[in-house]
Amino acid sequence: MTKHKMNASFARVKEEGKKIFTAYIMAGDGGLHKLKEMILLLEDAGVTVVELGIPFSDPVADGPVIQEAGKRALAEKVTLTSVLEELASFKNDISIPVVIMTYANPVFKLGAQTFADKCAEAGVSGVIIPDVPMEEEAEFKEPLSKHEIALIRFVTLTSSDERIEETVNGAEGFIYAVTVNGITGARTGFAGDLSDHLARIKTKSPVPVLAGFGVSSKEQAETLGASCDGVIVGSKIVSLLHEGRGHEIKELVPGKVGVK
Ligand SMILES: O=P(O)(O)OC[C@@H](O)[C@@H](O)c1c[nH]c2ccccc12
Repeated sequence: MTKHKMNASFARVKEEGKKIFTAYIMAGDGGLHKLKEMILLLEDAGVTVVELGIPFSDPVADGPVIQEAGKRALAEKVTLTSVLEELASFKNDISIPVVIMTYANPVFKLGAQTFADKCAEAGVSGVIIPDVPMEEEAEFKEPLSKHEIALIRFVTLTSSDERIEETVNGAEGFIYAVTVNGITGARTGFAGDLSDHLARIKTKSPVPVLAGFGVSSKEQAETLGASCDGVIVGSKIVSLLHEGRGHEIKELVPGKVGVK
């Protein structure tokens, strides 16, 4: 398990001449008993990594689609602990690496050490905590490092070159390159210089660079993926699953680079 499992998946994708495709889902949307089935569906669709969101009452970076999914999951009484325990119960039945995405508050409540231990028991490869800046990551990172679980860092459009260097230096798992200024959710277009920005991060980063926020089609995934190592798709996947259209997810995943 651990981050090595995720790194092995990244290496495989590269060997196959493809780009990394990370799918975000909200744990417990539709009930926690659906989680295994949802993850297996993503695995079958050709997704490389699952980013598993934990519902939270005050999701400051989430757009409307993910906020609604979070409300549905909270109504099912889903918590960080119940998600990690559910994941632990079927970890041997899934082969796709899982990254947990949670705000800092639920981790504080549980305690950073207990959180890391439970992630390890659940076979988690990485953790994303969007409201913890790099300067404050140490107390989360240390217990996770002991279990060889990656703590993922963000680069934003407004990051200076100096900031990018600091961020990629010692980065683990992958770099989450945010493609827009704002919250999550589908967008129709991106800034004209986004490809240059992604390519610049990629030349500096020792780990794969994945572009996320506003990616909702295979074409966008291909275009952005051409300048980095792949993409992260959230709101579109959450909507398809909620509408019972999970079988369409595979249509979002690009095939071999250059082959349509
Ligand atoms: O939904 P989008 O626009 O496809 O973006 C991915 C995003 O949803 C997912 O990675 C995510 C969900 N909540 C977050 C909070 C912060 C950063 C990232 C996220």
